[in-house]
Amino acid sequence: MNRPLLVIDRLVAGYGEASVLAGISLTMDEGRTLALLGRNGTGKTTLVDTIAGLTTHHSGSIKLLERDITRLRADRRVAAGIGWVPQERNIFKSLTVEENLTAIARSGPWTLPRVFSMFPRLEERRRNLGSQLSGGEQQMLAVARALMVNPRLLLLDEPLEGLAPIIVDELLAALRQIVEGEGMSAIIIEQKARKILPLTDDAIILDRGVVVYSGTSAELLDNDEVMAQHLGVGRAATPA
Ligand SMILES: Nc1ncnc2c1ncn2[C@@H]1O[C@H](COP(=O)(O)OP(=O)(O)OP(=O)(O)O)[C@@H](O)[C@H]1O
Repeated sequence: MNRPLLVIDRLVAGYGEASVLAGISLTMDEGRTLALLGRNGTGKTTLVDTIAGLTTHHSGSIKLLERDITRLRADRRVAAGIGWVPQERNIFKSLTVEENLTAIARSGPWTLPRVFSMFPRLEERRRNLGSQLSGGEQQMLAVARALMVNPRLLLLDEPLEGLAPIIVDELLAALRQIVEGEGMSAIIIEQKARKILPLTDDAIILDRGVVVYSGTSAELLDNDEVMAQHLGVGRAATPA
């Protein structure tokens, strides 16, 4: 399980001529999960969107399973193994839950019955339109839909954002099952570091488009100084 899944080398990217990512290098092995942390506007979404192929590439490279995907179009990156769950979810509002899931499905171990067993709520709502779902159900659908493309790497941009606490717990339990039980590799952006670090193996912190911390999630959880300096998070006794 230890071959490199994702290798990013000195990546500079942004929007048009503006660079947001100012030289990012990171390596992620298969089966690992990475928490992508940092204050607002530090480049987290830009990094995930750049891996998904949605920004302007300036220099550096991105390799997935040793294949250089730096210049591939976004749809080809999906075929190459990138599953992307954007911050705004982007579900098809006028399609049913089931249609959302089958519309972009690719063959592989993740099938409709399997995602329904992971998200029983979605099975109950399978004939409802996307527009009829609650925010939590929409987020579950966005994650389930990304699984249906049978990715090698799942990119999740603030999946817990704006959800009620009970739904956050339900989604966290499903994510734990996906990454720990099923061995899915994932990069997860999250504002609340203490919520996500117990779920992930490794963590990086971005500041102004560069990596300012990289280590295991357990080490970071124990490092009050780094948490305070780069994330504005108080000591362990204070919930993040
Ligand atoms: N579409 C865009 N066009 C131009 N600049 C953008 C665009 N999207 C983001 N930016 C800029 O890129 C920088 C990084 O934004 P990004 O969304 O990647 O940060 P973030 O760490 O994900 O923050 P947040 O937690 O607020 O989502 C910001 O300065 C932002 O203004």
